Amino acid sequence: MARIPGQQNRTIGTASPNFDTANPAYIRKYLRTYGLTPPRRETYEVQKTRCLQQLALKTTDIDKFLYLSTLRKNNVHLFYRLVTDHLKELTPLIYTPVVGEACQRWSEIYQQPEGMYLSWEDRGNLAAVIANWPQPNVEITCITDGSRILGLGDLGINGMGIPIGKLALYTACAGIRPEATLPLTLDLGTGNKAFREDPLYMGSRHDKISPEEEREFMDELMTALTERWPGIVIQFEDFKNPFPALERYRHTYTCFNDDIQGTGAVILGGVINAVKRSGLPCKDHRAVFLGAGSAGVGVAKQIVQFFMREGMTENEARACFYLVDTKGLVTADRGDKLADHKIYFARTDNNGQQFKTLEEVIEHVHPTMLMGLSTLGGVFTPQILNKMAEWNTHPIIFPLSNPSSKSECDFESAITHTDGRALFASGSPFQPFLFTNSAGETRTYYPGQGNNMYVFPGIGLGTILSKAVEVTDAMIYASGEAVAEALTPEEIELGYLYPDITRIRNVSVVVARKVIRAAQKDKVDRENALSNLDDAALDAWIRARMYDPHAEVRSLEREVGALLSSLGTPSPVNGQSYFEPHSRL
Ligand SMILES: NC(=O)c1ccc[n+]([C@@H]2O[C@H](COP(=O)([O-])OP(=O)(O)OC[C@H]3O[C@@H](n4cnc5c(N)ncnc54)[C@H](OP(=O)(O)O)[C@@H]3O)[C@@H](O)[C@H]2O)c1
Ligand SMILES: O=C(O)C[C@H](O)C(=O)O
Ligand SMILES: [Mg+2]
Repeated sequence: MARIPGQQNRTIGTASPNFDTANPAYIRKYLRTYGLTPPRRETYEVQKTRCLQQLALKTTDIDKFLYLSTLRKNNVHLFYRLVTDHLKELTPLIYTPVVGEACQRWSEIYQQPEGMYLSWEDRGNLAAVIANWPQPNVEITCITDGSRILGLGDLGINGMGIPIGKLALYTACAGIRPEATLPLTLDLGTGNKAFREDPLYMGSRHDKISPEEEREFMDELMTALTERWPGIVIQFEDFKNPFPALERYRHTYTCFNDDIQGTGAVILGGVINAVKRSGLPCKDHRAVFLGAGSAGVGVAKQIVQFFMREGMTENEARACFYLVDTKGLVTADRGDKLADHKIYFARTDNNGQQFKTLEEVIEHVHPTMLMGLSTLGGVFTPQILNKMAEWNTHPIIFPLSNPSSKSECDFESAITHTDGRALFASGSPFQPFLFTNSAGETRTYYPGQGNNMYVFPGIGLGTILSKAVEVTDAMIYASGEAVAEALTPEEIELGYLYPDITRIRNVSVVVARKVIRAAQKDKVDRENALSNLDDAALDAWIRARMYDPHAEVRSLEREVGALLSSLGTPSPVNGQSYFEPHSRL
């Protein structure tokens, strides 16, 4: 992966130099940060102690979020050292769920530029605005228009927290260099009247532009991005209606939609493991989905693919799915005009009967799986969970809406009301739970986190490294399968459906490898030499290209050392400096 040498080695967002107090004096001189930080060269242990102490002094989640944002801005490598070492504790603070509150309050808490904003008013000049981004070698961008931020609705440009958070995970979880990432928020107006009237709101104060205008804007954007950074991977995120853009661009640009495809893949991974654990063959499963939007349809379609690989026909597989939206069960004869993305799953076996509520649908279906992608917190009530436990030995209960307040139920409720038999995964993290079941057995239950964070970093990494010209369906499917296969025997023993989050960098290597293999099979890769590597060699090749924040000082030392010897200057020994503080290289 390209890196930006020496003095140009800037951190994400607006250009700020590398102020890492782990750098020895001669590196500081080289970077011209010498004298700008306290003199002592620090070990990571010391840096970490200070940061964790400072973090502990912050009493609210938002204060912790802001502290970590500032750390990322001022000492990017230290920030990533901390995050990679404390993924379990810090991911919820820089990503879901706290990023949800940060987006709701973005205009109030805003302190510093960290991504790029492009407005409808900039149309015709997008390339010129994009030219302002200070980093020359962007490899991946995450774009939102803020119109559906998690389950929190239209937050306009306040949605910027999402691309920043997602790209931070690309770096922490898959080792894509921070300066190779571009958080991008489109200011295309907002339907959020309260924001439009809020004096602190920092976006345009008009209503959302029309779909035709949006298409025109997006066409210009896609051209401008790929002209500046040919081969850039483009991830669409949290658009209210993302299907048209995905269809329009997926075969022309290297892009994917995380809410449709990333979510589909990650839940596929959890479902592969849950179906195994349920003891029922695929053909005996019936899935009720509350939510028939981007995520609901994306997930259901991936599971259809899994059922087909297990020997069912497409029609048999599709018949296992019952999608529910604001009007009730999605049927072909419901009387309303179904959105295009729902038609595939519209039921035709309802004999004219319509089912208006989730309760009615589950009574009709007696599902084995209950999926929540509805943004409706708490809607999987104790009564519904009790029914699921009555009908199934191991009901599959996946309340996947984010953030935590929108989760269709919490972990404690799912375990308590199924007598500990639920196979559970949620979009937002929950704590493990100690529970005694009706047989008097007490044990700790571990929740799965079915969040696309398990796949999008590896999809991005595999796509970048294989130089794929498009992200194919097989690449997406492969990422979900990789997650399912990544469980260790110990994790299986503990009842996990997803690998422990602390292993995510290893999981991302496997995801990236499988994505690369699928790209090779589909002949969309351009890094052809990778076909000659066996899996172990490919894993090693991938690992060698991952940004490791712990190795950053060493790699700067190597870089400067190489530069010095090319200039005929001896390398620094034992930290001894060969530079005058203001000397120029
Ligand atoms: N775990 C993860 O990794 C992950 C990934 C992506 C998304 N999500 C979460 O999934 C949720 C949905 O995202 P999305 O992109 O699919 O949003 P979306 O496209 O807006 O879809 C929401 C769906 O929920 C339905 N719905 C809303 N209110 C309802 C109600 N009162 N009764 C019944 N159905 C209702 C909507 O019905 P209509 O179609 O009739 O409007 C729509 O089908 C969000 O909370 C998001 O955070 C989680
Ligand atoms: O952002 C997340 O945590 C997952 C997902 O992309 C969502 O929209 O909820
Ligand atoms: Mg999303």
